Amino acid sequence: MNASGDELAPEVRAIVDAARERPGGDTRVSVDARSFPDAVEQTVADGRIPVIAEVKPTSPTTEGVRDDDPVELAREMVTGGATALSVLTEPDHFGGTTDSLRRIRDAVDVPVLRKDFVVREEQLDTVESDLVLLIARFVDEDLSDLVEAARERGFQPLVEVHTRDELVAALAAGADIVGINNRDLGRLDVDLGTFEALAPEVPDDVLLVAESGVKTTDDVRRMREAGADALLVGTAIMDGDVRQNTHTLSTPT
Ligand SMILES: O=P(O)(O)OC[C@@H](O)[C@@H](O)c1c[nH]c2ccccc12
Repeated sequence: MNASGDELAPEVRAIVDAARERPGGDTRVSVDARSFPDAVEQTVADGRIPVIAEVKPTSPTTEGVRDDDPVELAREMVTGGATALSVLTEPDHFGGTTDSLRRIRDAVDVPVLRKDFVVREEQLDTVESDLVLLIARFVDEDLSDLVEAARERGFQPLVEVHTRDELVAALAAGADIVGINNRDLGRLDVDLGTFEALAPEVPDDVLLVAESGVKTTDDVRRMREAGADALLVGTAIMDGDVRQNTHTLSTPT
């Protein structure tokens, strides 16, 4: 499923073009991954809601840059009850670095998702992580091949979709962790109805993550009722006290 491109917001077009130019790693990585499904199960057993808290210094839809130490933010998120962390490694538009991912993964014991625009196999080799994001709309290679290439290296691929066609492609590619992104990358607006519309089409044995636009405990409840096994939250956690924000969103009300 290749990016057709024209319907993308200009900011997103620029991000994907830059991603295509980015080199891969020289040597193939081999990851000893921390299990995300186990972490989710443990959180639920503890009576809490699985939240993947995202370390996102900035983004095309955020004002300003948060320049606190990413490792400190990550630790606070884990103390606040994050089941896993998502770390942006995209350098040009999200203020991410592979180095902060490495340092964060060394500093915490929860699974860490590498959030980037990986479009080719060699780009999997730039840094180790427990989960790696593959955005169905953007991969240059066949999605099944990239899912397979990620698994061969030990990663748990999280395949992100936004439409029914992408969801069908993700399931056909054998994805067992699927993220439904509520943000439309064409227009950059967010609609939690996207998750509600697509979630019923996802088989029960797939771990389902609701991504983007979750701001309040009401939003959390809404996504859980629609079938989210976990929530991926960036902006609403990065804005203010990250420990408190993570705690609030992961505590059932
Ligand atoms: O800040 P939000 O609305 O809570 O969203 C987090 C996350 O879903 C979002 O950052 C995201 C979803 N898919 C992506 C792909 C690349 C970069 C970022 C993203």
